[in-house]
Amino acid sequence: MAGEERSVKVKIDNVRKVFNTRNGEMVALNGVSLDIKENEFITVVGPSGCGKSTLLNIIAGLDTPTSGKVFCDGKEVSGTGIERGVVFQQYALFPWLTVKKNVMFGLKLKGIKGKEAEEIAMKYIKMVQLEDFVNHYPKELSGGMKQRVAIARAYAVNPSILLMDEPFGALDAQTRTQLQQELLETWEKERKTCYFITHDVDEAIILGQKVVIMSARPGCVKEIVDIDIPHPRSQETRMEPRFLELKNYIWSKVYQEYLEVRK
Ligand SMILES: Nc1ncnc2c1ncn2[C@@H]1O[C@H](COP(=O)(O)OP(=O)(O)OP(=O)(O)O)[C@@H](O)[C@H]1O
Repeated sequence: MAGEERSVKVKIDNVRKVFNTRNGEMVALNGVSLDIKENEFITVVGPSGCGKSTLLNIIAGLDTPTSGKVFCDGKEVSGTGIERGVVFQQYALFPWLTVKKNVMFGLKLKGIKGKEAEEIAMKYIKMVQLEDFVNHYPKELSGGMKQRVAIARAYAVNPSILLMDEPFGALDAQTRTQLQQELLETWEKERKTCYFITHDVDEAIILGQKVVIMSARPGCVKEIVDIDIPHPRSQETRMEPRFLELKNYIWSKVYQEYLEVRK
C-alpha cells in the first residue's frame, strides 16, 4: 500500500517522562513509541492528565524526556527548531506586530526577507481568510481570528510537522466548527504532517487520519484507530454511519481510561 511507503517524519522511541514534584516522583509518560508519517494528520485523545501536552512539548523540544528519544527527519530532537511548528490553545501572537508581521516573523528566522517573505505571508493570510485584516493588531481581532493568524504563521515557515495543542479549545462551538473545516480543507490541499491534541472525539475523527488513544497516567499509546473515512470530508461527514461507529468506539475507549483515573 502507498501509505506504508511514506517516510517517517517524527519517531517517538520509548519515551518516559518523570516529573519531580513536591510529593515525589510522578511518572507522566511511560514507554511511548509512535511513528508519525509524512502527510499524516494524527489526532491525540485521552483523559485529562495522561500526558498529551507533555509529549507534544517533548516533540517540540520545549521539554526533554527522562529516557527515550524523539527524532524529526531522522535527527534527534534536542531543543526547539523551526522544522517543528507549534500552535497552542492561547494564541501566542506578538501583540506589537500586525497580522502580516506576525505571519512573517518565522520567515525572518529562516532567512527569508523582503518581497518573498511578504508573498509567502500573504498566501497563508489568504488561506485563513484574513486578507482584510493584514494591518490589524492582535488586540483588534476576535479569538477565532487570532487563532487563524497563529495557524497561518505556523504554516508559513513550512515546517516538517505542525504540533497543535488543543488549538480550538478556547473557541465557541460555531467558530470551532468553522476553523475545523478550514483546517480540514487546508490539510486536503497541502497534506502537512500534523499532530493535533483534542478533548473532542468528533474533532479527532473529522480531522484525523489516525486517532491515537492514550491511556490514563502514566500515559502510553493504548490504541491507534485508522479513520477510514475518505476525503474530502465535510461537516455532513459527522452524520455518516461510519463516523458514528468510530465515535462510539473511540469514546468508549477514552471513557474506560477516564474511569481508570477516577479509581
Ligand atoms: N512541569 C511539570 N511539573 C510537574 N508535573 C507536571 C508538569 N507538567 C505536567 N505535569 C503533570 O504531568 C501529567 C501530564 O500532564 P499533561 O499536561 O501532559 O496532561 P494532558 O493529557 O495534556 O492533560 P489535559 O488534557 O488536562 O491538558 C499531569 O499529572 C501533570 O500534572
